[in-house]
Amino acid sequence: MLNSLRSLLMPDQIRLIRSYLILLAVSGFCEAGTTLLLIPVTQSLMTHAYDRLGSWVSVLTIAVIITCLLRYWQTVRGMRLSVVVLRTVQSRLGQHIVRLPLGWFSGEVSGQVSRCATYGAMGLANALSHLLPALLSDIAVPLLTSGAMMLLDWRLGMVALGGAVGVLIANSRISRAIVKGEAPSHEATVTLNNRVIEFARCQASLRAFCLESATYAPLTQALEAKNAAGQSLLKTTFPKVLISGLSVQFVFAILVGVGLLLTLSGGLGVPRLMAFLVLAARFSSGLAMLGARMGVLGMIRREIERIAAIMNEPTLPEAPRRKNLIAPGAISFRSVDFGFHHGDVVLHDVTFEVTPGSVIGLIGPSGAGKSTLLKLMMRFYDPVKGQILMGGVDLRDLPTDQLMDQIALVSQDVVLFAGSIEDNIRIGNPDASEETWRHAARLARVDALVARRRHGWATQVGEGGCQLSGGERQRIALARALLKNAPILLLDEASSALDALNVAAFQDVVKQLRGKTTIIMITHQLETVMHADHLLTIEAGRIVERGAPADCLTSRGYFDRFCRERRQASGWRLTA
Ligand SMILES: Nc1ncnc2c1ncn2[C@@H]1O[C@H](COP(=O)(O)OP(=O)(O)OP(=O)(O)O)[C@@H](O)[C@H]1O
Repeated sequence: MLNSLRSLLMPDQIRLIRSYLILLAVSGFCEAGTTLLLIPVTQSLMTHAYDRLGSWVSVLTIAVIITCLLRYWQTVRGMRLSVVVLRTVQSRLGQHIVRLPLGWFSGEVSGQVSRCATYGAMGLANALSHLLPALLSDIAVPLLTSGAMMLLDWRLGMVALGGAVGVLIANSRISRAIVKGEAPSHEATVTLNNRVIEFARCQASLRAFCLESATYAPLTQALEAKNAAGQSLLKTTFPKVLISGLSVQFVFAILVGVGLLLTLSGGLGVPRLMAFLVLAARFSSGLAMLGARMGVLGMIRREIERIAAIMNEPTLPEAPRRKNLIAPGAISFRSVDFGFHHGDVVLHDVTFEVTPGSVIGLIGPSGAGKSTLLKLMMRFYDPVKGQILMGGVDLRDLPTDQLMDQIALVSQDVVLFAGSIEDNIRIGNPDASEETWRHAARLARVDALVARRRHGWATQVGEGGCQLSGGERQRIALARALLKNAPILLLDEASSALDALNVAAFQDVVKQLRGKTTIIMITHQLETVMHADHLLTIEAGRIVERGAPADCLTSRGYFDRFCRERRQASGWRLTA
């Protein structure tokens, strides 16, 4: 367990845990030792040795006070440690997740991550503050009581020790079986978490198709699978827990039987038998608790291993130092191949050069690989083959923060954060003056939408921007990107939800930035494409056309078809 913890915590926290464990052991043994003092007290009472009784009661009182103080100290340390550990595990998990390649997120990981960050991390924190103190006390009690029995009569001590070893071996097997049996239940819980997240996220689509929680099959199936896994876990664990409990009772019965036999045969006096019975009761209750807690500890260990497995996922290699960019705003793709999964190829041998300040239109049919190309520019993934350079430096040699300084993005799925319109724009550059961010907002025509709102710039956008229309969200995202004022602006269908007036404003922005900012824009709008200096047409992951829009028209390829289809659709006339 400590080994798995090492990958989650800082070295000084591991040292704190070690010293805490020593404190727990001392406290546990003190507590168990205090119980043992009941023997001389009982014996003094039984033999009417009242002079010794007073001394033993005094010793017992001091031991109780020391135990209480140790318990208090250990509780305070345990609570502090658990808070620190919880915070550390959650923040390290967060820091690690943001450095993982985006490909990792294409699996169903949200349920697993949320379970690890909440249930798993809380389980670990609770184990430190509650489980471990109880566990160490449960270890100390059978050990010390069997030792004391040994002092009373070696035969009783041997029976107790033998019984304890037998029960512990049985319990460790039971605990391993329970942990193994818990795996399907864990999988079912993660799947259910994923389905619940999906159900909450996709409410609009589900309602449009009249799918409520009762009729949404993936959710009901996940619920049924979770119930079945829970019941199966109960069925397999219940007999084991029963056997564990019965085995302790069996040892207790044998101890009592041997004690009585020894007394009847004259080998053990009645005062000693009374003391022994007190010890045997404490011994078996400690043993029973130890068995139960071993199972819980096994589960916590599995949770720690699950968190450690995420922490051990390899991150994209990160360059250590910022580099001097040879040509800020320039982009080069050199013979780039890329696929999301081993063996599939989404982009083939992609080669092109973008000069700083130029406007590039990226066109092609749906699924051709246009957005993937932008994702590679932002190094969400590394190419399988070839090289991508930004500002003349290989992306793999640029630290993430320097790369992100170079790029502003307006994606097709605009993400706004719960907060005001102003907050969402200022994310682009929190240090920008009021004049600067308002200027960016004006360029993106956010001022027009703000003028219609009662709370103006302070209007709340809601979670994910749900209180705004798609076009309004796009205008805020554009303002945010303009405020960033990065050398490269990536526009992934950034004007798809805009009306004609706002598309014209969007095109004005492109015109104003030409020559100052490199713009790579994916668009299906003919009017917007025509503002590009240079087009790259992608079909099935290959660049099949390149050149100025007017030149591409004459090649009678995809762009020609694209223009004719758009003209037919809108009656728009184009003269080349
Ligand atoms: N995360 C992913 N995992 C696996 N395959 C993916 C992933 N994202 C995209 N793809 C696949 O890669 C291919 C290219 O997708 P991409 O999003 O780049 O297309 P696109 O040209 O931008 O399409 P559109 O115009 O419809 O947005 C598609 O076949 C798509 O199914």
